[in-house]
Amino acid sequence: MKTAAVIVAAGRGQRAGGPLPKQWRDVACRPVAAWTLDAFAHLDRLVMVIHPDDADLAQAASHGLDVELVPGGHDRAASVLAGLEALASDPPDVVLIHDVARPCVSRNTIDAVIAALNRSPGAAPALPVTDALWTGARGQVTGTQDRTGLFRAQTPQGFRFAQILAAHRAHPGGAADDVQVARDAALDIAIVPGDEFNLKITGPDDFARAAQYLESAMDVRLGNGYDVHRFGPGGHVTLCGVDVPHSHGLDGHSDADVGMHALTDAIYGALAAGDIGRHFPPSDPQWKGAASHIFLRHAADMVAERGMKIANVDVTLVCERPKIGPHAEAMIKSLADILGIETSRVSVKATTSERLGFTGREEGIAALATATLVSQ
Ligand SMILES: Nc1ccn([C@@H]2O[C@H](COP(=O)(O)OP(=O)(O)OP(=O)(O)O)[C@@H](O)[C@H]2O)c(=O)n1
Ligand SMILES: C[C@](O)(CO)[C@H](O)COP(=O)(O)O
Repeated sequence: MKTAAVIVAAGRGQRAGGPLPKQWRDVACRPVAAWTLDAFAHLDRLVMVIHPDDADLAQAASHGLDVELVPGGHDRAASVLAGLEALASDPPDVVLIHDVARPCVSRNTIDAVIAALNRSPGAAPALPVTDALWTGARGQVTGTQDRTGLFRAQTPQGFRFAQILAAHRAHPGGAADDVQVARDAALDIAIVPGDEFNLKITGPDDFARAAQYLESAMDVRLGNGYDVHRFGPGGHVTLCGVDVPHSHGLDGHSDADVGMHALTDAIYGALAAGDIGRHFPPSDPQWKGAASHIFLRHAADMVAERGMKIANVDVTLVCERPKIGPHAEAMIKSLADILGIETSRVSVKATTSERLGFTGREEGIAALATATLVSQ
């Protein structure tokens, strides 16, 4: 079954206020839209419908995901139709239509909607109304309302693609949501369990509620690494990808880049994925003299495969000589390039061991590293 999501993000977020439309503002350190897009990244196609003025903001929020940006319309329904039309030339089997302003939507909710489409032309999450319902006017209760059979509607609202496209094309307008459009076309809609946390950021206070949930659900991992290589014959040492002239070289099976090895192990450690020796056994002749960026890149690729990203790394080199300071900036750039992150997230520093121990006697160089990973 080919799946697609239409994320409607062309609204102006007037009720939320603030300097930018709510979908481009940060919640838990990232744009609202980035969280929403990540939730749907496992579907085959992603369309995000935006206001034409917001192309740069939308591009940034897409953070490298394969997202088709489509200009929206004057109201939500027009934006949904624009998104559906963008899919029509290569139609998916099913489409999930979702408000960008619901960044806390869970994988369970998304998958439950998709599963329900095997037995129903439409499906959407909703929560039964549990509080008493009143009518009111001028600050006074004017009556009570029977809540039996009432639900609070959420998104994503999912449909078989051809049917919802036809329903939207034929609709005269004024629908509250896509379920109403589908019901007006006589399509049955199954209710799947909604989620209290799948709130729509509507007013200013909703940012704090969404942030609290997203931060509590975030997976943060820390790893550390340590490595030592002894000095041997040679005229330079390779440290964090930079060749530094020296009176000796470093001995090792690969290029003996002690800093990069410690960092690679820190990343594997954060992933609970063993160490360099497990992934690149020294007994295997193909890694003899290998450039260590191969190891570090492998660890970085594993981070992405696990749906995580590198928040920061910190490397400390322990040696009396060579002096690291003049080369630190080049080392930071080299590591940032290999890891595919900004240089502001990479630290390389050095210390001596006050002439104590093996590093103090200049028998070799030691390195320690820390890496922090966060779920995307
Ligand atoms: N012309 C429009 C209007 C709304 N939307 C989207 O439809 C959803 C509806 O949620 P809502 O809270 O009403 O968003 P806004 O219209 O942005 O908010 P407001 O009414 O406060 O301006 C949002 O994802 C919004 O971006 C859209 O794509 N195109
Ligand atoms: C579609 C919706 O999210 C269902 O709850 C909602 O109706 C859209 O937001 P609005 O505030 O009603 O425009």
